[in-house]
Amino acid sequence: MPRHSRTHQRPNRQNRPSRGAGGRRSAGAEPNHAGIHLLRDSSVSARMVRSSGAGPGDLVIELGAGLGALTAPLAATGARVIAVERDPRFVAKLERRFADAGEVRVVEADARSVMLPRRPYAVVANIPYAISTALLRRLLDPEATSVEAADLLVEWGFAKRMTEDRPRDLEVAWWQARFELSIAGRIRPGSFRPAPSVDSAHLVIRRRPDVSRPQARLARKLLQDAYRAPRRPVREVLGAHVPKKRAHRLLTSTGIDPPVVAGTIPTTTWLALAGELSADAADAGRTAPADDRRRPTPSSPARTPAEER
Ligand SMILES: C[S@@+](CC[C@H](N)C(=O)[O-])C[C@H]1O[C@@H](n2cnc3c(N)ncnc32)[C@H](O)[C@@H]1O
Repeated sequence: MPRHSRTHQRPNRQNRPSRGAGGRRSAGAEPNHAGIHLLRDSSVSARMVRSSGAGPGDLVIELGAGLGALTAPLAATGARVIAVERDPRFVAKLERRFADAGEVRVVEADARSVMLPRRPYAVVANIPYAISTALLRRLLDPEATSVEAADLLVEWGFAKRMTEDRPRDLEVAWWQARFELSIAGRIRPGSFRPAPSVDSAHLVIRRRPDVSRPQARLARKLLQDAYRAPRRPVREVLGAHVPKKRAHRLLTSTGIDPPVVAGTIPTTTWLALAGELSADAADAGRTAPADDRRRPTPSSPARTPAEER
């Protein structure tokens, strides 16, 4: 595979540089359309790389590599690094800088559309703030995403929104159901050149190791219901999926007052409830006679917990 691959993309409305969201304009400077804020504080890059735990054999994608402030310490870990950058001038410099670094591949592409690996990988990046949501959507939305972890520099306010116990958006709750999102540190504008007008955060994202696909799917259903009707009592939301008695028992054993409204329940609690429901479903599958498990018949239909009432 060639080490430096240039994937030229014609600018269109979608991948044309957009104005940085939420104060990505540098203090006292022209609008910074490409969100270029190069890391100048090597202790920040060192912390991010250390936090990522990258090492030999790992695959790390860097989105928006700039001049290589993160690429270099990442390459030093022995991990295989794919440095994605859209600006051809930066790409040329990256190619020169890492010409002899066998483990670094520079890809000229838009981070929003570049092909992502199928094998498990991590992302370590100081991303352009204007596309933070688009990038997280790409990385975390698909049920079968291969991303295992990410260490990102993002706008402080954005990081706070991503780490709320009860995020305001359903899609963030869905990301939180399968990934743990936390803030590892606050970074002052002076760590970048040019300096942005707001503080940044080191956002740490880790796949939750013990969430099965069925549990994640159930969590998504519960979250969808809860976000659709946040004022509905939680017992009713759960009651749509399990018999009322079971819903009541589940809620009280989880320490939730059944009449409390759905909008007040943190994502991790929905996840725990989904874990109980998927365990119920697995038990029902185990206890069903072998024939019933294989092929439901009109006289003995296979039942999900939601139907047992
Ligand atoms: C905040 S700077 C970070 C640069 C470098 N990683 C660092 O920390 O010094 C963001 C970088 O992303 C690049 N960039 C902006 N939009 C991009 C996009 N859609 N796809 C890929 N790179 C992009 C910019 O050219 C810039 O180099």
